[in-house]
Amino acid sequence: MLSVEPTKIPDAKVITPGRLSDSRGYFSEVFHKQHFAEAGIAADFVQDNCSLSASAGTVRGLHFQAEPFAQAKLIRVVRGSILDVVVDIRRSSPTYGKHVAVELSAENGRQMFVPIGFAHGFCTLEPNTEVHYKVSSYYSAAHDHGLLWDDPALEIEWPIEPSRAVLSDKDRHQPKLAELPVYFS
Ligand SMILES: Cc1cn([C@H]2C[C@H](O)[C@@H](COP(=O)(O)OP(=O)(O)O[C@H]3O[C@@H](C)C(=O)[C@@H](O)[C@H]3O)O2)c(=O)[nH]c1=O
Repeated sequence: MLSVEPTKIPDAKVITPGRLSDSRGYFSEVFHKQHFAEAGIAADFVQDNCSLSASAGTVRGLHFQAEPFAQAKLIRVVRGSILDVVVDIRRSSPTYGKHVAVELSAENGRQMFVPIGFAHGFCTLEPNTEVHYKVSSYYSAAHDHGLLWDDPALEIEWPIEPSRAVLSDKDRHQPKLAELPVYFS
């Protein structure tokens, strides 16, 4: 059993797999290729990633890989919680530059499907938050790109003041939307 919540950007989807509870706890099929495909999430995932962020207020992103290594992603949280954000960077999309922001947590079991053509990032809401995700193309450092997380043009309401965010050096210096070359037409 799988529930799919619509978002204001139709290709970006929030999925919640069902949980079967008993006296021990619960069991959940967190990925089922056929059921996810039936729910409109058809991607051939080839790599699973895991990141641990020690502090609340850690921001990773906004990231994407260019073709031919462009990635769809399926994001979930196994410990703690995040505000997960996807930004449409498909230049001819009616929702170009728009975003969807959703709280994902170990407790709520929600997953974000990030389609190809979107930049993705998150802010951790708790210490020691562990994020697991599947990607549909292998990592390629040469094709790895970013978009500035707090670019005002994106109008993202991050749950942290910019000066207090824990960031990589790379993410402090990403280009703004207006400076981004066309990676996805
Ligand atoms: C993403 C990635 C990184 N790495 C390496 C590169 C670097 O040495 C180290 C840390 O990489 P980063 O700083 O890019 O890690 P991080 O900032 O966690 O990057 C991730 O952010 C989230 C928001 C995403 O959407 C992911 O696709 C990915 O871009 O891990 C891999 O070996 N394989 C991978 O697939």
